[in-house]
Amino acid sequence: MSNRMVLSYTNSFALFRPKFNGHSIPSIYHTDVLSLTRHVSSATALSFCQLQASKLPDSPVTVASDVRYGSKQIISVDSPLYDYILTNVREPKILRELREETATMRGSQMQVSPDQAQLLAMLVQILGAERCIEVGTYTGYSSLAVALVLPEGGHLVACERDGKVIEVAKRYYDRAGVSHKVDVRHGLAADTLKSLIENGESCRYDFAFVDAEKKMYQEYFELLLQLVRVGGLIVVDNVLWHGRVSDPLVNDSKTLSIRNFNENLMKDNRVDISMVPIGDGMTICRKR
Ligand SMILES: C[S@@+](CC[C@H](N)C(=O)[O-])C[C@H]1O[C@@H](n2cnc3c(N)ncnc32)[C@H](O)[C@@H]1O
Repeated sequence: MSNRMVLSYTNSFALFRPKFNGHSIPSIYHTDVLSLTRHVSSATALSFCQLQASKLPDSPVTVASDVRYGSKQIISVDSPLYDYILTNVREPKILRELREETATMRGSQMQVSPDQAQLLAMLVQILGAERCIEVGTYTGYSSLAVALVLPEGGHLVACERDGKVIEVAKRYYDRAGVSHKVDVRHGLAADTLKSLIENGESCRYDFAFVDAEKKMYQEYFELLLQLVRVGGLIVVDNVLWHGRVSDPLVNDSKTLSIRNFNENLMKDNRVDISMVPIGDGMTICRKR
């Protein structure tokens, strides 16, 4: 396994159950709602706090604290449970080999997890997709998962700016016998997407997966919305951003970009959406 970070629900409770080197900090030091609002003066902070869920002690279950959700319990994924999930993924041998080779490389935490790749492949199959786009390919794990389930005449445009990682991806496309389905575009993804639009390929794609520069998410999304047909999917990775999106004290530029992207998506009537807490969070968008 690579060390790709998988969102653990418990992370998002750090405001109220902070830990230092794995040890709980005494409650006297916990940030409470009042001191939090002194630090974060916007109304946003309060709404974050009102919706802060809590974790039941010694339980893999998290409960929404907003009573209007009726004490709804959801599963909290810890390491043993995640290991269990991974043992229940059907990962093709060629994908396992690529994952294991990538695990030795710099940036290996960037590749999607096997459970995410399996979901991407299943979405492509359910959709009967033939033409796909990937924004951010790295060594090819997610694109190979998609290419493997595309029909023989299927086509996947894989956008990647790093020539070195493309070499690894191409080697695995060859080994898997899917090179004829994958059109690797070396360069900035936004430029590639614009060139596809200029070449008259609008509305000609069934499925897109976004997993590159976080600050560019809104731009990728706007371009992909032109390229994907009505009823097609745009799946966006890292939408929970290691839990930082729900922490009002975290306001670095990447977190803000993703938080804004998620907010915009909620209001966007051009798509149906479903935010799925798998891996680091993926939102599935269906073009209306
Ligand atoms: C998170 S990784 C992709 C992981 C891949 N989907 C997988 O599952 O193996 C992001 C990749 O996007 C590439 N990238 C970042 N910004 C880019 C850009 N503006 N244009 C093209 N590729 C970009 C990076 O070089 C990196 O390889």
